[in-house]
Amino acid sequence: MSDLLRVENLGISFGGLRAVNQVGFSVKPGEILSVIGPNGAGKTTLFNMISGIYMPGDGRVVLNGDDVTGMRPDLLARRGLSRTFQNLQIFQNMTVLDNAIAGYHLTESGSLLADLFRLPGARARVRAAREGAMALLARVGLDRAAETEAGSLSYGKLKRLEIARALALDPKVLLLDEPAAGCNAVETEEIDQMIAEVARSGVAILLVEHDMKMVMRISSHIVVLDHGEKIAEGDPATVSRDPQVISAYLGTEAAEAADA
Ligand SMILES: Nc1ncnc2c1ncn2[C@@H]1O[C@H](COP(=O)(O)OP(=O)(O)OP(=O)(O)O)[C@@H](O)[C@H]1O
Repeated sequence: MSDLLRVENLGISFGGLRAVNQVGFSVKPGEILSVIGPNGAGKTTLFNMISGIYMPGDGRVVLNGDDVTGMRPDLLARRGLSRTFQNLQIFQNMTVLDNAIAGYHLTESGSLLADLFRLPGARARVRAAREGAMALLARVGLDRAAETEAGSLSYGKLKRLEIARALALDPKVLLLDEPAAGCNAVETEEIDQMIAEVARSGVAILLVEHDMKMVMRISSHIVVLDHGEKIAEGDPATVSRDPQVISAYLGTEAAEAADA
């Protein structure tokens, strides 16, 4: 199967700091690739380059065979690459359903204006977005909370809502930045299962996550960064036993998680 996302020799500097240097990897449909590494290793910077927030200093991002290096996030989203952020980007005082509907507005140019002026087709589009949003909420187990104000949801449910919104654009590639951060063990497992289900539907998933048990459980493939460099790559069992990875980052915790 061909790569959905290929990252080639990606690099960026901030002043004198080489935050990411010559990093490359690829992800196929249905794969979950996790990027791990100590604080400041360059994981979020790498995500920001792939998702069009930072223009890479060097290298290329290839999405479905097309060079999309430095393309704006909204255009990338239309081409099938969506992301979530480390910090929740939920509208706390809107309902869960309206938050999910907000995910659709990127795909329909001019739809907000059309809705305001009640242009022909607007009502049908609003109805379609509503139905789509309800289906998404069912997919992440939040359909019964559709009319609840988002601010009153548990943290784990907010994280799931954020993933639902990223799925509104029907992405081929989904970037998840710390989807389990701040979640308890039960919430983390729920998110785990959801991510695995999304991958099974053929989406290529790129994950940054500090929860090593989760990473070892769900990743098909792991890339390890340290000081902006890729120091290892492979399946969870291989990476967790790599001496360089253990001394840079993992200690014995990951090896134990991989054995569990
Ligand atoms: N906009 C920026 N300007 C200057 N330096 C930056 C910027 N963004 C990131 N950095 C620096 O680049 C390096 C990599 O940071 P990054 O946030 O990508 O690491 P990370 O692996 O995501 O860390 P964490 O696990 O703590 O989220 C750090 O030294 C950071 O201080």
